[in-house]
Amino acid sequence: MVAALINGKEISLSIREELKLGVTELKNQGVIPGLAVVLVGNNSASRTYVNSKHKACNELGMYSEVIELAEAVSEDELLSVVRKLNNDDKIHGILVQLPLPAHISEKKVIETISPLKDVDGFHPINIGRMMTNQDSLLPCTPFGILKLIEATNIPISGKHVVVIGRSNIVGKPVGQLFLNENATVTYTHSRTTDLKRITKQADILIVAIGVAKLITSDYIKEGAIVIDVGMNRDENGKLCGDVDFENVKSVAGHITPVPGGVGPMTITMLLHNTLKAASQIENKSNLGVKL
Ligand SMILES: Nc1nc(=O)c2c([nH]1)NC[C@@H]1CN(c3ccc(C(=O)N[C@@H](CCC(=O)O)C(=O)O)cc3)C=[N+]21
Repeated sequence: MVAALINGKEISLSIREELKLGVTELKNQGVIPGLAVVLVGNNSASRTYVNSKHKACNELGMYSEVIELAEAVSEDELLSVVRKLNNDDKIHGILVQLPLPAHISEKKVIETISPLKDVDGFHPINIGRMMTNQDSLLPCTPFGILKLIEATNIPISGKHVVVIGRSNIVGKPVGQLFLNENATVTYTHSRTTDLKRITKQADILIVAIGVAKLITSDYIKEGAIVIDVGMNRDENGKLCGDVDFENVKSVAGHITPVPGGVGPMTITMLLHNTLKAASQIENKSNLGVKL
């Protein structure tokens, strides 16, 4: 068997076309959805991501602002920037790029963002709403993964989803999201014993570890859907995932590439969340697009 490719770039584009209609509709009602991205310090990878978010916003006709702060900015200064954005009527979504320098508490920053403008879906209120199956702003990467699997038309209900990784921004919320879709979910992580025994039972395997090409075909059940959240550089400096793509594609049923898989979907769901936040904040819930 050779796995079918789940093309995140293409799926992203078709979702963005749909979002464009929602943006137009809001504009006709006098609202321009606005996103603020806060970048602290001079990490070049972070800058690349922030630029693609900015560009994607503009392509959709949204307003977007990038606020750059020095690496040495104090926690208080950053918190006051966030509070100002909370009160800025042009801004419906706030994203503070992570990781932050060690002298700043990410927890404090996230908890200062208004839950209404929390387009990352990281605020404890939004996490709690997701856990209790209430409507909320969903974390972008998990939400994007859900959309990638929906695009295969394979039903999720009753499937065994195995997640490798337990971060607050990917592993934990993605398991919760699939539980909400009636999957049976197993979490595994760096202390899991006999990882392969568990991953081999996965109908859907979601890999978010951060180690280049760790997952080979001997971890995979024949025909499984394999979602690669990894963003690493290989020995030649080339972007690669946590999954050894060439090796796994002969066993999996469906597989996401890196680049062109989960990454573009993360940005697309950020755009989705910004549109949703704008329509909720402005009380315009009758958008033609289902959010
Ligand atoms: N508050 C916050 N929210 C985030 O959502 C967030 C963050 N902090 N910090 C960093 C991570 C990383 N992240 C990516 C988004 C898109 C791609 C992406 O589009 N990747 C392209 C390749 C890009 C390239 O060529 O370098 C792809 O996979 O095809 C990657 C990584 C969002 N993050």
